[in-house]
Order: sequence, then C-alpha cells, then structure tokens
Amino acid sequence: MSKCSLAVDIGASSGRLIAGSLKENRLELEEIHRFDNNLTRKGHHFCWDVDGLFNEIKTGIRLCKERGLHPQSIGIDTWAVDFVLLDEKNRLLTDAVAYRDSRTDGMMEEVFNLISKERLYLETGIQFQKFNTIYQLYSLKQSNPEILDKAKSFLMLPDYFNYLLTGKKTNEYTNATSTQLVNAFTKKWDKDLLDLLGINKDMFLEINPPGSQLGSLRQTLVDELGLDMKVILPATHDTGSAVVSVPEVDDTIYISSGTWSLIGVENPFPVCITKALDYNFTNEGGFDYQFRFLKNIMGLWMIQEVKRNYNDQYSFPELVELANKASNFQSKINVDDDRFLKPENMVEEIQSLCQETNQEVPSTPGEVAKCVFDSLGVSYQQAIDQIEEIYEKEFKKINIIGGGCQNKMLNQLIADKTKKEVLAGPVEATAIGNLVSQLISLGEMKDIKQARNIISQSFELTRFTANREEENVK
Ligand SMILES: Nc1ncnc2c1ncn2[C@@H]1O[C@H](COP(=O)(O)OP(=O)(O)OP(=O)(O)O)[C@@H](O)[C@H]1O
Ligand SMILES: C[C@H](O)[C@H](O)[C@@H](O)C(=O)CO
Ligand SMILES: [Mg+2]
Repeated sequence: MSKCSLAVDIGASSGRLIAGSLKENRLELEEIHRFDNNLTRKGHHFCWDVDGLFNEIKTGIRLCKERGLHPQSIGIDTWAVDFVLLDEKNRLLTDAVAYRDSRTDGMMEEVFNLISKERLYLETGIQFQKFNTIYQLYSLKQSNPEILDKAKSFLMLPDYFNYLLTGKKTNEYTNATSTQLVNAFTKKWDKDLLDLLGINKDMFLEINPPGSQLGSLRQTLVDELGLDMKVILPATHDTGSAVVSVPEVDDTIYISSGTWSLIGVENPFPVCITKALDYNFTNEGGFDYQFRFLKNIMGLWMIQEVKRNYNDQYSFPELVELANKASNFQSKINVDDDRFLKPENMVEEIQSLCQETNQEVPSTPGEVAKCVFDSLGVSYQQAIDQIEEIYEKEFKKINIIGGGCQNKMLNQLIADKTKKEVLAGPVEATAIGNLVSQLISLGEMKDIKQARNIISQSFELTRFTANREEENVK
C-alpha cells in the first residue's frame, strides 16, 4: 500500500487508525493501530483522556512510518457532543468532560424555561438527549460562568485534535449539528438561541463541511514524527462517517451498531414535524449536507458494561454464545430508560428493572446478555415502526454497520422480528466513510455515489433473513 490516506476513528469504547488506498476500483484497508478508550474520573466529573488519545494518534502515525507508509492525508472522527474550550492563548480552559457525566442532570428542563421544546426542535431538528452540548454548556454557565466568559474558542473533540495537528481551528458541520445549537436550515450557529441562553456566541468558529482541507501538520509535529500529510475533515461525527459507508441507502434503514445503536435513514431535508419530535428522532447533518434522520438507542454500551461487571471474564463472542444458550430466558426491559446511561452496576440495574416489572430476574451472564439483546431488538422494532409511520412507507432492507454487526445472534433476531432483509457490514464502516471523504476531497473518487459503489465492491456483507441460514453477499 504505497499511496494511502489515514482514518482516525475514535469511538466511545475503542479507537483505531486504519490506512486505506484505492486499488483498481477497490478500497484496501490496513489496520495500523487499535486502542481502548475509557472514561476517567477527574475531580467530580467523568472525562475523556484527550492527551492520551492524541498520543495514540501520534503512535499510529509513527507506526505508519515504521511500516514504510507515507499517508497523503489524515482525517479524524469521534463520538458527538463533547468539547473543550480554549482561552485567548489557546490554553485549555476545561477538561473534556464526558457526555455520560451527571453535570447535565436537570439542565434540559431549565433550558425549556427559556425556549420551548417545540421551538428548539423546529429550529435545530435535534433529538432531546440530556447530554447534548447545549445542556453541557448551560450547566457550565451555572457552575463556572467565568470559564465561559474567558473562552475564545469552542472546539468539539475532533476539532481539538485537528487543532493539535495543524494549529488551525474550525468547527466541522456534521458534529456541530449534534450540539443542538446549529440551525437546521441555515446550517450556521444559531446566534439568537445562544443569546437567549446567555452563552458567549463569539467563541463559536466558522463551520466547515466534510471534505474541507485544513492544511498540513504543524512543523513541530513533522520534526517529531518524521512525516507530513494533509489534514482533511471527514464527517467528524463518527456516525456521520459511518452512514457515508452504507453501500445502498435507498429503501434502507441503517443501524450504526457500536456503543450506541443509531437507527435511521438518509434524507435530503430535515424532518422537524411534531411526530418526529414526539418520537424523539434527530436530524443530524450528514455528508454533502444530507440529513441523518435517526434515533439513539442505548446500544451495546449495555453489554460493554455487563462485560466489565463480570471483570472481562467473557469476550463479546462468548457473551453472545452464552446468550444463545439461555434461549428460554424471555424477560425484556426498556433499554432506553435513562437509568442505563451510567449505572453503578449495569447487571444489577437490569436485574432491578426485571424485578420492578415482575419478570424473571436474569441470574447468569447468558441470561443477562440475552435480556440485553432481546430488549435491544424490541427497541429497534419500535424505532423501525416509527420511521415507517413517519415516512408512510415500508423499508425493505436493514443494513447493520459497525462493530455490532458481528453479533450474529442480534442480526438474526432483527431479521426474525422485522421479517426484513438484514445486511451486516462493513464492520469498520466509520473508518471507511472517513477514508472515502478524504479520497473525494483529494479527487481520487468523484463523489459519494461512486464511493458507495466502490465500497459495495470492496467489502463482503452477510445477509440474514427470517428463520433462514445467513449467507455472504458481495
Ligand atoms: N466479535 C464480536 N462479536 C459480537 N459483538 C462484537 C464483536 N466485536 C465487537 N462487538 C460488539 O461491537 C461493539 C463495539 O462496536 P464498535 O467497535 O463499532 O464501537 P466503537 O467504535 O468502539 O464505539 P462507538 O460506538 O462510540 O463508535 C462492542 O460493544 C461489542 O458489543
Ligand atoms: C453522544 C452521542 O449520542 C453519540 O456520540 C452518538 O451520536 C454516536 O455517534 C455514537 O457513536
Ligand atoms: Mg465507532
């Protein structure tokens, strides 16, 4: 792999650097570096170790050099909503507090005293998650107003890593929309909303779309790493990049399955109707100014926590196998209850809700895992029904992308439940979407249509249909 581009995809549970290059109309990947990403406790808050994550990015770049790779470009994506603030000397004013931190408890309700839920949705089209950036900033305004007054730059996490790489500061569009502070129609920061909230609007930077080129690495980094490359904005919201890699979006509902399950469709315009508000769907910005009409479902975070509660005795495949063996266990819970956002102990929280709803309480790892997967299936079905009700149409296919598409039990459960064709893959959808955004920006691919054709030729998907054996498809 001579000429290549480098995708840095940092999820809420793990990160990876994947090199990609176009060879005879196929996208070839080479995994360079993989690392865990965990919340750390700093003072009273759960935070991300941004210094540690940036060191992992530099480690990955060094590994490229060791392998004789000289990436022409690099693009970074992460999970949404979280940010840092810089002062006039570009010094960090805040830790990278994590969205699962309790600092936003009650903030959404306080914001509704200033602007109605309906108006906020009509203007931004963004779902009501208690951890959205708008509520994080409102919390900061209550607890440390002096920090907001001193702030000169608001940078979401990929923006911050891009700043560390290049010295350039900008806000990328797809991730900016997840803040619930961008107007869905102007695609700009909603300055009237910021004034209403009393949040310093001058710290927000110019919003640039995926495909924008920021420049090359700072000279200090070139000297340190012995490589230089263009820094390009992919859809820096990881789900935005994941959706880019859905090979066939027409007539397809995607499930970006990782820490969260993001279930939705691609749309050319925001759908901010009352029913979408009532069902809490979001209209996050996508590549080429498409919209990601989707809903957050609690996702495999739950099984990540179950795994941790059992002291990592079981791998993910082993938990799936144990769940398969617990076939008689039938209790199901509402996975989207806020109690599962950051419980002390996920297993005990699941057991408590089964008890409170007079259901059999899971006692073995297999029963707990089966309860999680079955309950996710219920939530997926409900979201699919809501999407089809809003669109007044039946979608024929479901495409599960991301690490969670390796959970064959869940894939089959979705096919059996929905009676739809379920396609699983690509696993590294986010990194692939990140890479093709760079290749389009560099002119190596014409547009997202061609990119999706190349993706469908490059990666094998697995098809699941109701009560039938899985099969591989090209
Ligand atoms: N071999 C496997 N079998 C079954 N499930 C798996 C397997 N490998 C990964 N998973 C599931 O995929 C999930 C991780 O998916 P992924 O790697 O896409 O998440 P991430 O990128 O770290 O986080 P984010 O969702 O924030 O992007 C795990 O929580 C696990 O449940
Ligand atoms: C916190 C957000 O809801 C989360 O990042 C989600 O948008 C996502 O993309 C997870 O990968
Ligand atoms: Mg991910």
